[in-house]
Amino acid sequence: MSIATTIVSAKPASAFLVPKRRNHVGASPSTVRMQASSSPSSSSTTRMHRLIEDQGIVLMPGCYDALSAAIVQNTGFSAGFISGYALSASLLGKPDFGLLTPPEMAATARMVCAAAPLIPIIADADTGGGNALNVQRTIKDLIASGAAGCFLEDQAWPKKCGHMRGKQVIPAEEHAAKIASARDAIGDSDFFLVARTDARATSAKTGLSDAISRANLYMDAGADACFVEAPRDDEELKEIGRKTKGYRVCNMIEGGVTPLHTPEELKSMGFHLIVHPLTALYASAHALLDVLKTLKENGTTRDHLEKMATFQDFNQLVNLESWFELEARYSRIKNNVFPVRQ
Ligand SMILES: C[C@@](O)(CC(=O)O)C(=O)O
Ligand SMILES: [Mg+2]
Repeated sequence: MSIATTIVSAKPASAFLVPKRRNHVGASPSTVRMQASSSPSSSSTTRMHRLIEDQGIVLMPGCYDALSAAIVQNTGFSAGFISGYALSASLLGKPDFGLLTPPEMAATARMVCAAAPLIPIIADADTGGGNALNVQRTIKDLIASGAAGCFLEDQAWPKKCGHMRGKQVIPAEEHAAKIASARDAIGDSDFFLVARTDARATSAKTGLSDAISRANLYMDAGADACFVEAPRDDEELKEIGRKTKGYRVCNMIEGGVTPLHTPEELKSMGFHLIVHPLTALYASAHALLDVLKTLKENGTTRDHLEKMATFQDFNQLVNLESWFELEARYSRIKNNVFPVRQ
């Protein structure tokens, strides 16, 4: 019996019916979920749906704080991703090993979304912080932070980066229930739910087909897109593109197990959302190591200023002039409108 058959017969008929939600761009309601083996729906229910429909393929760099998010936005990307791996590194100085908590992600999401208000930001919800009930709190906190969506994965606790060894997954039915719970928590909010499966890594022989079945089950449970983590080669990428439903996410990690491709190459294999979660983190770490080594060796950076942003460039990045303008405005108001009474 397939996973899908098991779950359908084990639950009341309505258990995995996906709730309808309001279309954020029009009055008429539309269903969110894609239909079995169909091409993705054209209903523009969230910012992320509209972006994918407009662009065909969306490239999302990872960020991990307000500054890196502002740089993603200012560079011209149309969406960003808060990477759990990168946040664990920048906030805790630790690997992506289940150490980061959902409230830490939600607090970061609030600052990231405020720093990059012009683009939708997807947050990494990891495993959702526990069971189907914990998932609801995690999703609601992310919605309140301003995030435009999240990834929710089926790893067993403690989770690890999808490209590390030693991963395990929870039963498919359990994660499908977590996806259904996330869908309920989303309600009418403008929030895009990506269901991720790490099952590919569990067996060289059956891992891929299990991952594909899981991805489709999670789509039926209410996800907007699926994400089969860590395919090994182009054949696997193409098979995922052919056999999974709805919008598909592909993860490009420099040094990871999946070959790196351009968005156009991945589009031709059937993907819609491309995440580059660690590019900014690895580039920053590399630059810091380089310049601090130079400072340590020379005691000064005066002959190596090309390794850094200039004072002027950096001030522009954080929009310093606008703060001088505000300061001047309120000084004027203070002096003219609120004179000290005699
Ligand atoms: C995308 C990712 O989850 C890394 C991974 O597990 O592949 C992240 O946290 O950036
Ligand atoms: Mg992650």
